Amino acid sequence: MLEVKHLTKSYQKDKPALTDISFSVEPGNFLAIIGPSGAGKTTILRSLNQLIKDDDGQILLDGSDIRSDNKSQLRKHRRQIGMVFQNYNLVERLTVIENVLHGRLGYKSTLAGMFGIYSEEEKKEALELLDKVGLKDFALQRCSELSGGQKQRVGIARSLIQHPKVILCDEPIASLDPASSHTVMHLLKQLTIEFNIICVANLHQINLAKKYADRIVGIRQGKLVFDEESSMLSEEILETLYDQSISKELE
Ligand SMILES: Nc1ncnc2c1ncn2[C@@H]1O[C@H](COP(=O)(O)OP(=O)(O)OP(=O)(O)O)[C@@H](O)[C@H]1O
Repeated sequence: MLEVKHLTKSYQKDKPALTDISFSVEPGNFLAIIGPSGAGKTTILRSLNQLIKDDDGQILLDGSDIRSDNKSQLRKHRRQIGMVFQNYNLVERLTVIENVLHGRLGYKSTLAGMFGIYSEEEKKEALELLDKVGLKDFALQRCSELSGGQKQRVGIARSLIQHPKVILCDEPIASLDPASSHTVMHLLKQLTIEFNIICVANLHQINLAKKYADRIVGIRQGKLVFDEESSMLSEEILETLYDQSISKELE
């Protein structure tokens, strides 16, 4: 279980980016974080992976606070937290399967990682994961030859080969067309259930958050203003969250 308790962060004195944020997510659940630009969504995601140091609060992964980690504990926790990025973060000149295998780097010595030494078991698992994201036949193709939606599916397979407890997705569909966005969101939901992991995604696409996420957290000016099952997200709440009527988004 992932529990965020009273998370607080300021980048600048007297300008809080996050104030007293608390929520929790159970394995097998897909949580979407929504809110206007600058609300603090990315700051939450970066804190969850300790890419930035927050100021106060607790981030408990199965009861253990990752904020108090020493270096080796943090390395272990980072292996348990996969990342999916808006711009995929793939090595374009390498093949699809090589990119998936990069998800194993956190388990390797620097030397084995540098020389790209992977076991037969790891290669077999990479192929199985590519099959799950519908890209088995692309395994030996260069990533530069893929579409955006296909690249994001490689990114998802790369995060899963880490054997994560949590996947953090920072605007995973922001660069995709509508059809690919649905495919990626459907996959995230399905794999979250199949692998019994926690998926937390920052999203601007409210209609897709409502359709695919189990739960939605709404952030406004660094404060949590909504935390409910996604079906509870009403037009009134959206108006409060975004300060304007966006009913068209839900049509
Ligand atoms: N490195 C930084 N230094 C100073 N202020 C920052 C930094 N990163 C973010 N902020 C500020 O913190 C607040 C929250 O930013 P954050 O990027 O978390 O919002 P967001 O909800 O992810 O926005 P968007 O949807 O536009 O990506 C904003 O006021 C932003 O200007």
